[in-house]
Order: sequence, then C-alpha cells, then structure tokens
Amino acid sequence: KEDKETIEFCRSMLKRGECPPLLVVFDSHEGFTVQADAYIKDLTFLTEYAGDVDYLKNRENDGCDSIMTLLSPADPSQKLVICPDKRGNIARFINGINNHTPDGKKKQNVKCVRYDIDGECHVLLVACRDIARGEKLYYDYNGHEYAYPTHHFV
Ligand SMILES: C[S@@+](CC[C@H](N)C(=O)[O-])C[C@H]1O[C@@H](n2cnc3c(N)ncnc32)[C@H](O)[C@@H]1O
Repeated sequence: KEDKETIEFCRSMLKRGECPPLLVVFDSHEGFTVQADAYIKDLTFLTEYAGDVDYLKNRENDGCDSIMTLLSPADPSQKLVICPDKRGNIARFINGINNHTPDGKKKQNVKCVRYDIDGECHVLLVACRDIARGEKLYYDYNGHEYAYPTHHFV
C-alpha cells in the first residue's frame, strides 16, 4: 500500500514538472554518466528503471550492457529483466561502482529498490545519501548476484 502511495505521489510531482535535477554528461573514461545538477536530498526518488520487460533467456546473447534484473524466481527460466535498448529513460545512463576496490562502495550515492505496485514489480533508483551539485551518480550493479563484471570500472 505504501509503495503505491509513494509512487503515485512521485508521479503527480512529475506531472507538475517537479523532477529531480539530473544531467547526462559524457566522460571519456565512463561514457555517458548522470550528474546532480543541484543538491539532492537523501532518499529522493530519482527515476524508475524503464524499458521493455522480457525473460532473461530471450536476451542473454543480445550484447546490451544495460539489462536490469526485475524478478529472480526460484526457476531461473522465469527470470525477468528490464531492457532499455529500444525504450528507456535516463536510468540507463547511471553508472556503477567497482565491486572489487575499497573505494568503490564509498562512491555509491544511489540504491536500487524494488517496489510492489498493484502486484507488479518496479525497479526504482533512490538517493542513499545527500548528493552535492556536480557529483556523478553511482549504484551497485551487483546487488545480489555478482553477474555484472566491474573489475575495470573507475
Ligand atoms: C548501464 S550502462 C551506463 C551508461 C554508460 N556509461 C553509457 O555510456 O551508456 C553500463 C556501462 O557503462 C560503463 N560504466 C558504468 N559504470 C562505469 C564505471 N564506474 N567506470 C567505467 N565505466 C562504467 C560500462 O561500459 C558499463 O558496461
């Protein structure tokens, strides 16, 4: 119930033109990145991770580097993912922390949460601390599974 109320509140703010201050900026080492264009308070909802929903088994070989896990049931053949390659939003440009260096975790300023809205799972990206203007946004691509290679991440 709370999940639904919260997302409806965020959607009504967006309709009024009140959206989080985010900028997509190109970086020569990291590709496209997302930066805070103004101060962002801890726990601010930044964006939903948008895209087409599909079974992972249909997408395993398509080479997209922006596939997000939506649901991981016990039966792996039923695993659902969000694919932003054809339809997506700014979420696909938010970069990841390096899971193999001590500094990686320190860079994290965004967390990835799953919300139940009318029985459907949604992935939302939320600030997990205050973020200063000009800071790049980072979250952990490997919440549970450690399937995303990040050894080379800055
Ligand atoms: C979901 S996309 C993020 C947006 C991407 N930077 C772009 O230009 O489209 C994931 C890809 O971004 C790059 N990336 C993400 N985080 C990075 C980091 N910390 N350092 C370097 N590259 C990173 C990697 O190429 C990764 O496969």
